[in-house]
Amino acid sequence: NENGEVDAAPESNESEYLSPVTVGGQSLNLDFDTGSADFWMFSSSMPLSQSQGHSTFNASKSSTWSVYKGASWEISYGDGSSASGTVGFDTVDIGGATVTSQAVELATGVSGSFTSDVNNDGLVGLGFSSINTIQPQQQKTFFENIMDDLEQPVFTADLEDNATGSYNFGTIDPSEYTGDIHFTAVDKSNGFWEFASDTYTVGGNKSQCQTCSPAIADTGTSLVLVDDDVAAAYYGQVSSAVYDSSQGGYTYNCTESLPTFGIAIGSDYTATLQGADITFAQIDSQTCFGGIQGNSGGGIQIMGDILLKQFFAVFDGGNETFGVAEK
Ligand SMILES: CN(C)c1ccc(C(=O)NN)cc1
Repeated sequence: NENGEVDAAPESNESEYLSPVTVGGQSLNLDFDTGSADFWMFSSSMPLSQSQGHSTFNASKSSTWSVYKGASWEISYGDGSSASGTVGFDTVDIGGATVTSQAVELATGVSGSFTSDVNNDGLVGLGFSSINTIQPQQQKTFFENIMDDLEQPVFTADLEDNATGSYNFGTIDPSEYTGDIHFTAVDKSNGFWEFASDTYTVGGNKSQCQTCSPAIADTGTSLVLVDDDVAAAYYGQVSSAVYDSSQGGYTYNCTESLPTFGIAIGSDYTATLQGADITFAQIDSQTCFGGIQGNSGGGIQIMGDILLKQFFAVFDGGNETFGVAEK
């Protein structure tokens, strides 16, 4: 089999997790992203003004690279960032799991937030290839390419709070979790690991959702973005909380003890966050920015790293389910 395991190292402000990937013999630190399906890297054919500080992939130095003539890609993410460029095929090794002809996208241009995020050399899309942006023909993700060669058609994410975790391809390591894994069916029709989430809890009190947007498990998003009525209900229980449009979200006094927040993962499990695990950042001597925020009516609820790092997550491409376990 082709199993593989790599570290997932949190970036300084825990806004993302980076993992070492070898492409055509060159190693870069990439952001594994279950919320998108493009595998792209900073490349030597970018303006230096944009790649300054990043590791870049140099196709001319790879003996196994082949160009996908006439192909291109262009992607934009939920936070407004974007990237675009050219396409080829190369050998990709992630902790021993190897795909010999992975479609690899080379950036010729990226937006400012990618340039300034100097530890991030690109993304490994682990969503479904129906949202891959390569033209004229969409290409499969690393996981789709390797899935049938794995011991089990799964990958797992053990993201940690202020510590290095791991991504595992092909096995569910029992040492990485406790108790049961609570699975729910995934609807992949929008290209995401998407599932229903119809209830939530604040301070242990359960509420039925109003908007009830489906949720996605997104390792590439830092925060938990819930329907706006859910965010309002949560921060309504935090006495100093205000919606600060200059910060782009709810802030509160860092001295507050926050209530727990629970979100349904399918119909029979609620993933509960402790109040102490909900703050995302301290923005000044007294003010904190919440890790739970509204989705601005976006129509999907995004379960990002603030939640995922408190659990062991299983992405099962065989029976198309998503599961979480405590750890
Ligand atoms: C600017 N960077 C590093 C980003 C990385 C990932 C994403 C994202 O929405 N992933 N689902 C956005 C931006």
